[in-house]
Amino acid sequence: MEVESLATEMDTAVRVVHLASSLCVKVQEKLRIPSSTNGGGHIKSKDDDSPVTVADWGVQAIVSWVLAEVFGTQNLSIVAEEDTESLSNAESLALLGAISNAVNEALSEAHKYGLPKPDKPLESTEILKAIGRCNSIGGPKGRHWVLDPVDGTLGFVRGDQYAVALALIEDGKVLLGVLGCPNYPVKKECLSNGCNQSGSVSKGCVMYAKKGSGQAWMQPLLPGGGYPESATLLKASAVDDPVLATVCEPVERANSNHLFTAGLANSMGVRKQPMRVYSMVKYAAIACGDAEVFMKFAQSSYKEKIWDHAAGVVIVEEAGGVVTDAGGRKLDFSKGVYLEGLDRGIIACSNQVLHEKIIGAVYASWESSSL
Ligand SMILES: Nc1ncnc2c1ncn2[C@@H]1O[C@H](COP(=O)(O)O)[C@@H](OP(=O)(O)O)[C@H]1O
Ligand SMILES: [Mg+2]
Repeated sequence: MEVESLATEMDTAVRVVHLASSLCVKVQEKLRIPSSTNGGGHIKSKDDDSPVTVADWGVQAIVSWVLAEVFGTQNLSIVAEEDTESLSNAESLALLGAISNAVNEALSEAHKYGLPKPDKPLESTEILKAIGRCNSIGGPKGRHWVLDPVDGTLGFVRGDQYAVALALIEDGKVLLGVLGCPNYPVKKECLSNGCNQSGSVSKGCVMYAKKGSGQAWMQPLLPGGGYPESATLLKASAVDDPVLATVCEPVERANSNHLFTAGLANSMGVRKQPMRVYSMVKYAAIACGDAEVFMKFAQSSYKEKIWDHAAGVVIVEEAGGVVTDAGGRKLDFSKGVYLEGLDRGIIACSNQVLHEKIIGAVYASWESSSL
């Protein structure tokens, strides 16, 4: 499929994910100061008891603000995870203050990333407006930005892996994907001349890809902030022998059935222990060749959301990998907020050969499972 250039969209998305990642790094550092059990008022619980932090709202605010500055608000559709409901009551004033500080601190550096910056610090009302604007529900027609401001919030609050994920969907197809992975360990060689050696490691990267380009790219997160000059081409692993394959899956057993995936891996000859990682960083690991398989089998009552997969899927595919549901069908991003019609689970592989083996193993083992 020929995709129009989308140069401004891609450039803006990559730059704003760099800026958003820098906000997350600062907030995560603050959460490590044990001033109170809720990270000094920076963490709240959602209705489903999952955490949400200053970084979730802060990232959503700056991405929304920058997209509106660059593309205008008319016809701007953003589907994103957070809303403003729990920020609008009197008890949330301190939280809103902390979000405003984080957002304005980040935006004051926007020029270092080649992005527009506000003339003066944004008021709380403007920040709430930016967050609240991301209430689109997507759908089969038109252009929709899809944002998970902090994917893997549990990993984030635990000082572990998380991702900032931004994608652009048009007429139900994911055209662009950008993943900020501020804690991802990147081998230094990978940032300059290919990924085949082992050596020293630097922390943090942004990965991105455009559908149909056959290329996925990685940039380092610069520790002092700012936009890096260079990018490195990513290549998913060519390993197609399950004995040598690394399988990754969610850390939380509530999010994926570890027993089922262990049985599946065993039945196809996988020998290594699974790599358990929070967030869409699992897609990043496949795209850069650090792992071969990502499997997620949630409870059947759980409906996967588009922002948890869109960016990762296009990056893995353009790096040479394959992503489908457990029936071997492509994920459907055209039905709104949820991946409707998903067959049992999600399987991302670094290559077609491994993918076919896993789909075969799913068919063979499904009958005996109790999912
Ligand atoms: N019961 C459940 N089953 C499967 N996935 C769930 C879930 N509850 C939450 N999730 C999703 O799993 C994501 C985290 O992925 P992982 O488990 O791979 O780290 C969460 O993203 P957020 O952290 O952005 O809310 C959330 O969207
Ligand atoms: Mg998420």
